[in-house]
Amino acid sequence: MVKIQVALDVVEPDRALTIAKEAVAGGADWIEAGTPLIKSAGMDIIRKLRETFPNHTILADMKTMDVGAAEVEMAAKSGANVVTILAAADDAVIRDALLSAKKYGVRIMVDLISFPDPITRAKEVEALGVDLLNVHVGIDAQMTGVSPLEKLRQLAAEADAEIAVAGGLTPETAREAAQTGADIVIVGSYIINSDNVSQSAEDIRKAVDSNETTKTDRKSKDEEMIEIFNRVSTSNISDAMHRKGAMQGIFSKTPGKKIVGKAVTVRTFGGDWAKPVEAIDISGPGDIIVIYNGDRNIAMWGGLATLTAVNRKLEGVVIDGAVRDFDEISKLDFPIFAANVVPNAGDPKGLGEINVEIICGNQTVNSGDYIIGDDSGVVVVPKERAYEIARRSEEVWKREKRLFDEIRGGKTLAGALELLKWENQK
Ligand SMILES: O=C([C@H](O)CO)[C@H](O)[C@H](O)COP(=O)(O)O
Repeated sequence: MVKIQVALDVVEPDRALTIAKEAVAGGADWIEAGTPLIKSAGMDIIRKLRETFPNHTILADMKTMDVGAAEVEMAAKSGANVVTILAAADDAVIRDALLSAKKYGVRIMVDLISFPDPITRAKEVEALGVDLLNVHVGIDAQMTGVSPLEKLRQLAAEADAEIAVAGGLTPETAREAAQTGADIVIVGSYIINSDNVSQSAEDIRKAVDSNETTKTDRKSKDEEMIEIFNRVSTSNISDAMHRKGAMQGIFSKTPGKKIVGKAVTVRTFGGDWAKPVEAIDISGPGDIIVIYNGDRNIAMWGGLATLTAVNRKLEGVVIDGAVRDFDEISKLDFPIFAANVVPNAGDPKGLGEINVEIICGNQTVNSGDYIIGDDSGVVVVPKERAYEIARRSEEVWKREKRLFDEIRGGKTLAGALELLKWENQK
């Protein structure tokens, strides 16, 4: 039977233990002390896991690069059954780690993460005596859309060792991994960032044990991004961008309406509304017109422009400038984000450009960048990094859902985050 390993990639030991109990209740077989957890809590967390789960396989995700024997010894003596060594480590490290593993009765799993030619390396480490390999796409690389499944397919056809697989697995990809030949399916985020850990572990269990064939009609990256951006908030996205991307001084003038789409940019000046309304005619569903107008006290968008935008099924408009006609606009179902509302309009002079780089709310916006607006404000996500930011913001969203749950369960925010422990000591 394929084993399910829950990867405890959290930094708070108490949370790790709670998650581990819930995941085991949902069907996880192996428990991984994740690398961030080991860095935060040291070998003590392995001791605690061993004490709490005397009969489970505990894997210490040491990701050892050097002094293999010593690191294996300390993990083994703390209660681990399996210790990970990086495939990038020198053969001497792996050989010595294997000797130590024999001495202390544990197994070595070689992690092929980021190795340029994992199949060749897998054969080399097998020849050294390794019998447990991990085809692994790390968390940061996953965010750019890399999956471990293709490499797993190749390795399963060539290796004799037991094969583990890790890299953002969900029930669908975990099932595919099991059917492709994985012996151990490692799942972190899907289980540990869930607001129902047991249920999520059970979902993985059922998927891995099922005989159903895997559906291959995957969503395009674009569809996946739009779906994620619709699910998360602008605050989650800004967190994922390390507090960058938020427009300054531009807010929803139609509260409760969220927008997600691609920018059609317009630069114009002092109330000139010719280019903005011309931009409506070259835009369509899913587009958001993003305008820099240079004057926040002369309206360059009003009721007539809004009705035209509604007719062309635009997603919304974001204006570094002013809007008017809210008596009419409030009757139309159209999201407007702007800096100001005034009654006086400018003129259609025709100055400016469409689809050039602009600055809007102090943020650079290029045509095709992703724009997300909600009641907290507007963020711009550069198109080149949009997929990665979408995936990272989903992780932020999941973590917050989990925190909400813990606070509902009686914890305080400071307690849930162990704030005192993690205050900056500098
Ligand atoms: O090993 C892991 C990663 O490098 C962080 O330590 C994860 O445990 C592994 O990737 C599984 O987690 P998900 O990819 O989030 O499923």
